[in-house]
Amino acid sequence: MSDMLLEVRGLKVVFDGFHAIDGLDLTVERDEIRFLIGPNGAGKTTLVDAITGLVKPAAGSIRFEGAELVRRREHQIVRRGVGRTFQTPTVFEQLTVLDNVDVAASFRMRFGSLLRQRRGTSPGVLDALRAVGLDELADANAGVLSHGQRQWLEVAMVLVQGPRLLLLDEPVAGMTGDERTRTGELIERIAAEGTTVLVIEHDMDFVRRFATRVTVMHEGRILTEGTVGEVQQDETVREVYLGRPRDARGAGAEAVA
Ligand SMILES: Nc1ncnc2c1ncn2[C@@H]1O[C@H](COP(=O)(O)OP(=O)(O)OP(=O)(O)O)[C@@H](O)[C@H]1O
Repeated sequence: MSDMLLEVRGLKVVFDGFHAIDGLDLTVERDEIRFLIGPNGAGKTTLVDAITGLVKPAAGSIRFEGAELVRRREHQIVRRGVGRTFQTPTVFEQLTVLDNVDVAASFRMRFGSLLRQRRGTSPGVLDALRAVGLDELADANAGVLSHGQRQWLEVAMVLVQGPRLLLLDEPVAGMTGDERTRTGELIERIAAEGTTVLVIEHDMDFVRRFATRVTVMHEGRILTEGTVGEVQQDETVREVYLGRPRDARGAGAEAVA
C-alpha cells in the first residue's frame, strides 16, 4: 500500500494574471527521493514556494500527512515538518557555523525567541552538523565557508528542525564535482534516515546519478513522471527541452538526452 506524504491537487498560483502553476497535481510518497526537473520558468520554485507558504495559491489543495497547508503561515508549515533550502543559501555570516544551526533550532520551538538567554546548545545541533559533515567547522565563522559548505550549513539549519519532508532548490548549483558527489550522498543519507526529499535540479548528470523517480514540470503542470531512463526517452519531454535554447546552467535540449 502506498504511504502518501504530500498530495497536491488542482494547484494554481497566479502572478498578475500569469498562471505560474496551472492546475498541478502531484503526490510524493514517504521515504522517496523525488527529483523535479523542467525548463526555466516551468514553475518548480513557485511550487516549492506554495508548499512552504511563501506564495498563496489562487486555488487547489496541498495536503501534508493529510493536513491542509494552504492558508497556513510559513512558520506553521515548518512546525508541521516541512523544511526547505533556497537557491542562494541564507546563512548568518557573522555567526559561527554552530550558532547558525542553533538559531535555526530555536525556530521550531513554539514560544522560542532568538533573543532569549539560553544555556548550552539546543538539542540536535551537533547531530545536524555531523550529518552534513561540518562538525569540525562548528566554531568557524560562517562567513569563511565555501559556497558548497554554505549549502550544507543551510541543510543542517533545516535538518535541526526535524523535517519529515525536505525541499531542496538546486542544491548543487555552483558546486565542484566533489561537492556534488558529497551532496548526493548526503541526500541519500537523509532519506535513509526517514526524511522524504524533493529536489529541484537542472544538473542532469546529478539527476542521473542520484534520482530514482523524476517528475517533469512544464508551464505550471506535471508533464510526466518516471525513472530517469523513462523521462529521457519521453518524446514530449524532449520536445519541451528542445523548444528552448540551452541556458547558462546547461538546462537545454541536450540536458535530457
Ligand atoms: N513573484 C513573481 N512575480 C511574477 N512572476 C513570477 C514570480 N515568481 C515567479 N514568476 C514567474 O513564474 C514562472 C515560474 O517561475 P519559477 O521560478 O517557479 O520557475 P522555475 O521552474 O523554478 O524556473 P528556474 O528553473 O529558472 O528556476 C516564471 O515565468 C517566472 O517569471
